[in-house]
Amino acid sequence: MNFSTSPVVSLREVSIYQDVNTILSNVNFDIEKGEFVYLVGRTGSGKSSLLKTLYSDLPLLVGSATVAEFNLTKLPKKQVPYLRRKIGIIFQDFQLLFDRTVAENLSFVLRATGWKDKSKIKQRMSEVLMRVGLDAAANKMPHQLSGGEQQRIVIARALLNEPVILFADEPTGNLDPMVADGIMKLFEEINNSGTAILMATHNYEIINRYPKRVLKCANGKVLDSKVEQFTLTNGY
Ligand SMILES: Nc1ncnc2c1ncn2[C@@H]1O[C@H](COP(=O)(O)OP(=O)(O)OP(=O)(O)O)[C@@H](O)[C@H]1O
Repeated sequence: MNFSTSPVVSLREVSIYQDVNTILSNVNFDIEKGEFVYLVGRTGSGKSSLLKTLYSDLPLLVGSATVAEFNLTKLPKKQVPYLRRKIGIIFQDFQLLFDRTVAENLSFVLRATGWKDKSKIKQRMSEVLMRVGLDAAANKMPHQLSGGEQQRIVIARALLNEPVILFADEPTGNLDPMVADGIMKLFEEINNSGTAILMATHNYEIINRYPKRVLKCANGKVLDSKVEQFTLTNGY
């Protein structure tokens, strides 16, 4: 159990680049343990680039940032897998291995992150599948599941190592409204049990139904609803 009260994410004077282009600059915010925060902004405004920086897929070149107590400034490449064990990442396009069963998809991640004991692996897989309401799906192939069920498996996979925060990039993007709502309810349950969530979304219906703090990428900056008021009308 982590009793630390330091923020799960903390950014100071961060700039984010793609190639030589500055995408966002002067980014400052913290996300506390157990917070649920949306990340919004027009297409191309920098949401994915910001998330990629936080899970160390893009290097942090300017400013300082910590995620799950890892200092991202000059984080050595060999430290990245250790950071990834403390966080969960959920993409829009599920990125499941389609030639393997659900159980194999999950055990692949556990083995890759250092789990060796077969009975512990089995137990952890069954715990996370139960958590997402798909305990009967272990032996199914991903293509035998609906889109919403596949997304639940991706969420189960992200939960395997008990992350302190989930980074989710448009997790409801390809799902119909009812299914998306079920995914949001699952996120709320996960969040209520103490995992922080930063979720990029274009879905304003969801934001209205489940209101939370919002970070908004606009004009190369990140606005924070905790600090200043801004509108979310008509998309952005
Ligand atoms: N791999 C890359 N190489 C160069 N430029 C990139 C790369 N990925 C993104 N960009 C550029 O960075 C800017 C921000 O893109 P990003 O994907 O972060 O936006 P976004 O807000 O997530 O958009 P969307 O809502 O469409 O996912 C865009 O101008 C994009 O063209």
